[in-house]
Amino acid sequence: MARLPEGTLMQRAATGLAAVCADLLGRVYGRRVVLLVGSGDNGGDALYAGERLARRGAWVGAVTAGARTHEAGLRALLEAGGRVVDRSAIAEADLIIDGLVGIGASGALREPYAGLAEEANAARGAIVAVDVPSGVDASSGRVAGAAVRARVTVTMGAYKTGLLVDPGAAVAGEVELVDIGLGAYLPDPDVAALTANDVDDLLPRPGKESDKYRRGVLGVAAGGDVFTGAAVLAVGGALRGGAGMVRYAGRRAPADQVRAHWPEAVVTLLDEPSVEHVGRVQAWVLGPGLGVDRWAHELAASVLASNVPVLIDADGLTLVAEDRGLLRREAPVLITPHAGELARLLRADRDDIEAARLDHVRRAAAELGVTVLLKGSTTVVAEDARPVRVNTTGTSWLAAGGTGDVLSGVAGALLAQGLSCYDAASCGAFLHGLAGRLAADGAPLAAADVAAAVPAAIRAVTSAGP
Ligand SMILES: NC(=O)C1=CN([C@@H]2O[C@H](COP(=O)(O)OP(=O)(O)OC[C@H]3O[C@@H](n4cnc5c(N)ncnc54)[C@H](OP(=O)(O)O)[C@@H]3O)[C@@H](O)[C@H]2O)[C@@H](O)CC1
Ligand SMILES: Nc1ncnc2c1ncn2[C@@H]1O[C@H](COP(=O)(O)OP(=O)(O)O)[C@@H](O)[C@H]1O
Ligand SMILES: [K+]
Repeated sequence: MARLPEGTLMQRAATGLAAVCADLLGRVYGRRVVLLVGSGDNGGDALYAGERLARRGAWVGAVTAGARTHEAGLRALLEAGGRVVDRSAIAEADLIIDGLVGIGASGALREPYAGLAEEANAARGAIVAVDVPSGVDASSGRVAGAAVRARVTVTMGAYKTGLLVDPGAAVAGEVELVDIGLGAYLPDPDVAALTANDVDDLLPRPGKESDKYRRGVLGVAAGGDVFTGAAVLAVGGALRGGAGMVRYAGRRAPADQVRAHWPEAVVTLLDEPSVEHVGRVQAWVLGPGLGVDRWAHELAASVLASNVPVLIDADGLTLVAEDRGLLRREAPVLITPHAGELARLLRADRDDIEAARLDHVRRAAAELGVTVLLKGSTTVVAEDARPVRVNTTGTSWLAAGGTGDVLSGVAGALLAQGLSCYDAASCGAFLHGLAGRLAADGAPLAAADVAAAVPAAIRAVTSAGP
């Protein structure tokens, strides 16, 4: 890497940081800005940003937390008219800049850092975090104790994983990236996020030569006597997700419901738990509402004996957790568990999975040899030897019964249209999350609304433009 004059990166970081703070303040002159300054370069960034705000007429006070303080940064702040203050200033601040720790932190925040983080959270001023909110592990999103809850996080050079994955993402607020000129020197990321343009590029679209079979036929083996709705929702997601045709195969009660809701679907009533005579499909969705009795187990075995990709969800995952041998097949498998289902599959603890979603989704992909989409407040997709894809769309209104069934239909339809498990899962999650936002629009949604909004989500990524 060509050498830059010492401190150049920090000066660029501070300039970007000060600009975001000035925007947030509206007027800088006369406003009270408090800097929380740790012992490393994260504190240095905060001090130099404080210098810039002081030169524009802000009252800037630095609360120093460590045994050391970035010397040149402190000198610059003092020369610009800033001062060192005690922690009582936090409560009165219009804006608090969190420069306690950044990527150099290890473990839970120690005192006095932890207490300062809590005081900042309780104060009325907006918090801008430098690089990552202090208390969030930048590489994983883990929060092991107290953490700053930021209005905005100004991150330097590259998005840190911890800003994309909960619980870190939940306390990062809006994330603003400052380009400090590292560009090509950044290492290959081990996480990635699809943009609307990426999804637009990946989505299959019918051409002149297309017919319903060539576009991709999805088989759906879902629903039972108890959960008939899961079959209806999965088929609905599949139809809206662009399958050329959907073949539903199942028992009487769900089959009747699917027929009634979706005249477009081709329904095969199964007398026996076998899909041998259902007709050709390019992919299967297996599991939503299927039940876990012997009949369901045999049907799962029959679907998994096919030579096309299979998406396994819900009861299908319970069956596989009890009989992992079902996963031994040549054709690709995509599983779509929530944390509880993954806990059963990995024989792990649900809370541990929630606390470290990335570690567990990677572990599941490696251990089970399948593509894994882990659902929840942050949806992540893992496949061996690929970066984990973190989904950036979605809304907490999606935490409603049946929305997962719709997701399996949408992602299944993308599989049937020829996308790989990795792309089908991540594009499916993106569109499902966007459809959830469009359907909710700030108010409760029902799962069927999400399926209905998928075409609008596809139109939105198409018109997002490069
Ligand atoms: N890299 C780059 O190119 C650029 C980097 N830049 C900036 O530098 C930041 C990284 O700076 P950094 O490496 O100095 O580490 P940093 O995050 O300030 O913290 C380390 C200090 O914190 C302490 N400490 C650690 N854990 C702790 C805990 N749990 N609880 C309490 N204290 C704890 C520990 O103190 P010690 O234990 O040694 O006393 C250590 O000295 C980066 O995030 C970005 O903002 C930009 O300027 C642009 C270019
Ligand atoms: N807090 C949340 N924020 C955003 N999305 C969520 C949240 N909770 C759940 N979801 C999403 O809602 C869907 C729920 O799926 P699932 O748990 O399978 O429910 P169900 O089995 O009732 O369909 C998933 O797509 C998941 O990612
Ligand atoms: K910080």
